[in-house]
Amino acid sequence: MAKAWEKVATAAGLGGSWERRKYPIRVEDYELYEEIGQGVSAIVYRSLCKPLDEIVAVKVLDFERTNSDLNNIMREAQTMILIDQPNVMKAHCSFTNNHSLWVVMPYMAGGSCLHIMKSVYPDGFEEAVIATVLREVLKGLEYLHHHGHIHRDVKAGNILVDSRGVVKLGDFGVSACLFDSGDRQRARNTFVGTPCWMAPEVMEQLHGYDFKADIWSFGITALELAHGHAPFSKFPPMKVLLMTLQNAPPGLDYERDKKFSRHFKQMVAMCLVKDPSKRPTAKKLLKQPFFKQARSSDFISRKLLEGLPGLGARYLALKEKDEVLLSQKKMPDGQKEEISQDEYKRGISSWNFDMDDLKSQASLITECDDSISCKDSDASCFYDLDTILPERATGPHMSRVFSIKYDTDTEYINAQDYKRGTCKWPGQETQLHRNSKHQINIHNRDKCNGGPLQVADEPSPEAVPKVPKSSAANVEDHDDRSKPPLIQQRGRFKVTPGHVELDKAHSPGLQKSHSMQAISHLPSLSIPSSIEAASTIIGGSLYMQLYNVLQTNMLQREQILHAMKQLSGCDMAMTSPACIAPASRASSPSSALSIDRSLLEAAHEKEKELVNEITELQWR
Ligand SMILES: Nc1ncnc2c1ncn2[C@@H]1O[C@H](COP(=O)(O)OP(=O)(O)OP(=O)(O)O)[C@@H](O)[C@H]1O
Repeated sequence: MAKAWEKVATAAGLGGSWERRKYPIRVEDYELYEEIGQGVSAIVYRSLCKPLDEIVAVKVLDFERTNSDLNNIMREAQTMILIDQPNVMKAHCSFTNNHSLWVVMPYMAGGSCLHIMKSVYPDGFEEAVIATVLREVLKGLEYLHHHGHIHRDVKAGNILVDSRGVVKLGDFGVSACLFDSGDRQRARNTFVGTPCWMAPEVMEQLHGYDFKADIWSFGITALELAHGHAPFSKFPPMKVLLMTLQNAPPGLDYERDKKFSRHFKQMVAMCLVKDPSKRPTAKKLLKQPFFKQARSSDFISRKLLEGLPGLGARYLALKEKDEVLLSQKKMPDGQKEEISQDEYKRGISSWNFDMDDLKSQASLITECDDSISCKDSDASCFYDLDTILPERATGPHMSRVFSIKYDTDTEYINAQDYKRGTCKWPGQETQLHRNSKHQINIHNRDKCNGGPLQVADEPSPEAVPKVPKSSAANVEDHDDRSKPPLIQQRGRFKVTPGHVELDKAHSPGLQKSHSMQAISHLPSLSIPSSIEAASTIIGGSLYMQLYNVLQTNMLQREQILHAMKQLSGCDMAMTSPACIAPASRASSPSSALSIDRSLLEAAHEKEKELVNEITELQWR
């Protein structure tokens, strides 16, 4: 059995020189045993490196299954080979075999933290274990960031544990190099990662992102290890994006997460700040008091690995469980998340997000003035204003989604989650129910002052001047049915205020004071560009828009007429035939007023007719 060693020089800025074993680069030198993991484009096998008589992990990447550029994949593999830090997974070697790339790595017998949680700790790890695991991950991140790399996929599924309890950050499948130019530099403006763990700036694709994106994912991973699942993990990808962009950042809750220390909560809150520049570096985070409780790798091995079945057997058992659940379509809450994760995994390479669409949908979500955060993915949300640290309190506000109708046939919105019922928000009670196959209405009876309506063509909530509290409150004080509907039909979602009932909304009983408040919030009449969109809108919304525009016109006209009546001061002059003659019009202001008034009245009558016609059409 030949054991070869070679000296490797510094390269790619990833560290010093070191001595290492020389791993063979021929397929026949490896024997693949059982499957121990699967990713988007790769299957990982426990394997034997025959010449070295060493158990290794071989990741087989199928070129045909990846969307990535081949050169990039090869470079990633090369980067992995050059890694020289105990907490980052290195590759021993890599080589191609037909349509696949084989990456040979150290075998991590404990598997990933996600696997361990799924098998034994479905509700997450204890704090000392989390601190130990996360400290090691941070050391790995510090090394990568220091050498100009962004990992871009930090999550429990990529934190691997070996038989001695050593923790390594794995999966360089999507990592990017900050110092590169050209293609890879541009890659930083691409949409890469897994939605639940993805930083808002990565989703936004506005200004690119840097290594701070990893710090956000690190914070989400901390929550994942604490609860057994990442926040929002039960929701479909688009909703995760929407929630991440619009909601306050998730965090540990003082009430629900009583078992965790203040230091842990603070550390998570520091990572999950929407403004990347306010997130600490990995180096700074390592100094947080939370990590003082971190222990040795022996502790991890004792706590997590003792009594665990072999990785292959665990992996198989989990896979079978998933398959059975999928085939039965019986998915208890915890399992839905797993399936959802699989969707996410597949999604990394296959989703095609329309961010403009997403942002326009996001802009329709109303803000509240209270800075509070939705702490979990569950339909029932927990809030505790005391838990919000000053830094977080300045972040984006809590949002209310009114009604989201998914146009796809995808069932995995899991309306069951919503069916469960009532979600308590401070100062409001939100009724969630399902009124058709894919439509979920969220009825808000809240006291938020963010303004009940937003104009359909608003660019973003920030760009819109806020409705003064008093006027917003006035509008809120009145009957909801009189509010013009908020309608937007673009892309996948259709968003309408859930509480608008079309039949009642047609009631022409608008109060004047009402209308004057409402005018400034009226949506501009946007005619859909496509026939498909038009037909959907004509299913109710366009009528509503027309109706409201006309109603507003009528009310304004009524007020103008009233004012004119007062100005003219004499009804007599208005009935005088002389006033109608053009010659006398110029010389008599009161007669001019009377002509204008009669024209206005005629228009008023015409509008009334139109309103009746619209109502009739709507009812047909
Ligand atoms: N060296 C290793 N030892 C043991 N298990 C491993 C090793 N490398 C990966 N695995 C297991 O295989 C799974 C998939 O591997 P990996 O994450 O590298 O693939 P991927 O296609 O890049 O996945 P994704 O991008 O979806 O995270 C991991 O979640 C882990 O459970």
